[in-house]
Amino acid sequence: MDKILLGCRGVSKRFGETQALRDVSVDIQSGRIHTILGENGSGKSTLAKVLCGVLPADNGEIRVGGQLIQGVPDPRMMLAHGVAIVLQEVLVVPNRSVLDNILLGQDGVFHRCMSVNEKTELARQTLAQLTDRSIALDRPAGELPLHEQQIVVIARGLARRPDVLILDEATAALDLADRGKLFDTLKAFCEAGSAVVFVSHRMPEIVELSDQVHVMQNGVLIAELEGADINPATLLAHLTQELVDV
Ligand SMILES: Nc1ncnc2c1ncn2[C@@H]1O[C@H](COP(=O)(O)OP(=O)(O)OP(=O)(O)O)[C@@H](O)[C@H]1O
Repeated sequence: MDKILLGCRGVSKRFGETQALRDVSVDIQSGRIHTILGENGSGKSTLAKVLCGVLPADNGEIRVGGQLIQGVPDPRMMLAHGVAIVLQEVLVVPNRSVLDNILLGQDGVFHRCMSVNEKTELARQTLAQLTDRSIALDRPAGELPLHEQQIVVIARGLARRPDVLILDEATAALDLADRGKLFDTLKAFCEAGSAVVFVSHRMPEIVELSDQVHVMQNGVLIAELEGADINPATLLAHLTQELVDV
């Protein structure tokens, strides 16, 4: 079995009256693309955000590489443990350059040791993995069209060289060519031993990409599918099944 890079056990999260997650346990394994599938409001984003420390869980535990995270995880702590997220919202700092936006938050020990040239090369190479477009590193990110801004925020996640990259509906603005290039990059990223958690609604890309699909309904993880079960008919059947015993 592949190594478990990130996992949660018995995670619950409530927003007021809404139980967004109920007793959810998942394992994210090296070399795999994990997809979280579910209808609107089923808890996909909440799970993604709990896994990377953007949201604290009410109960349960988070483990990285088998090690229990003590206390309340936050994004900086989880990044130090090799877990990065790209959120649904396209968050660039508009008046800062593309280069600065890609390197944003990279003040860890490893990146402090990099020269300006090395950082520029890292940003250039990461962008080239994601698009054939020519995006000038010195241009203010706010001047870019939305799909290029989205590429920049995905590049920021990849440039952090995480062990686990979480993409929460982060591809909506991409065109077909950039989407294809991203998927090739994610596959190569996993083949090198990392893992991806991919939150998406789009059935064709889920079927194309996933090594394992985790199906959410009303905050509950109702199914985990692999191999030949990752096909549109089976996924749809799980997606629409009525929940009993909840
Ligand atoms: N910050 C918040 N405050 C209050 N309720 C929230 C908050 N975040 C999520 N929720 C609620 O928790 C439930 C799960 O939301 P979540 O965003 O995780 O679902 P989702 O499956 O990602 O949905 P979508 O596909 O629409 O993004 C929903 O009912 C949502 O309204």
